[in-house]
Amino acid sequence: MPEHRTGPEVSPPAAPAARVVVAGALLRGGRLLAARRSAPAALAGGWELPGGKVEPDELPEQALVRELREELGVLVRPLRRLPGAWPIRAGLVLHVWTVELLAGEPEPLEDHSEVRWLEPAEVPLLAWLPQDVEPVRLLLAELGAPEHARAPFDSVFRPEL
Ligand SMILES: Nc1nc2c([nH]c(=O)n2[C@H]2C[C@H](O)[C@@H](COP(=O)(O)OP(=O)(O)OP(=O)(O)O)O2)c(=O)[nH]1
Repeated sequence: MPEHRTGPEVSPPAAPAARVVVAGALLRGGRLLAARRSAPAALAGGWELPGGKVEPDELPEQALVRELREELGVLVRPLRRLPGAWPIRAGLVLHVWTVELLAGEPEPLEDHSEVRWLEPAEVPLLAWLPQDVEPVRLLLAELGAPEHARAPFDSVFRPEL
């Protein structure tokens, strides 16, 4: 029997850490703020939680505050990250935070054509970006929405390939 010797453990090369997109869930009076993308063209029309990519020199909380100021003209305070991370595409992953609205009224200043405060029952009716469906369903659960409002959404935006 040939002797099997185990050498030093060789780990596969670590995949580079995915860049994080932080998105903010603004909740007010039992309603959730949704934003409709206007850019890039392939995502235009899809609904999402406002946010954007964390820059290399930023904490996620700082990125959230910056993105929501730039995109909606509001001042927010990040509260809590939802459990989970949702791959967007290679090298990009979505994290979602609940955020408190401190000042301003959200308006679509950049990258969005519309923003809407949604009652729980309205949430599944929008064409959400596919990666948003699961975190948005978690948010609905937090809002105390009935189970039928949290069934898998049938209206998911299909990005152009
Ligand atoms: N902001 C945001 N982006 C999302 C969500 N869900 C989702 O799949 N995405 C995707 C869309 C984009 O491909 C990517 C975020 O890019 P972005 O264009 O918002 O980022 P950014 O503001 O930092 O823009 P840039 O630096 O690329 O110009 O993540 C979401 O809920 N919010």
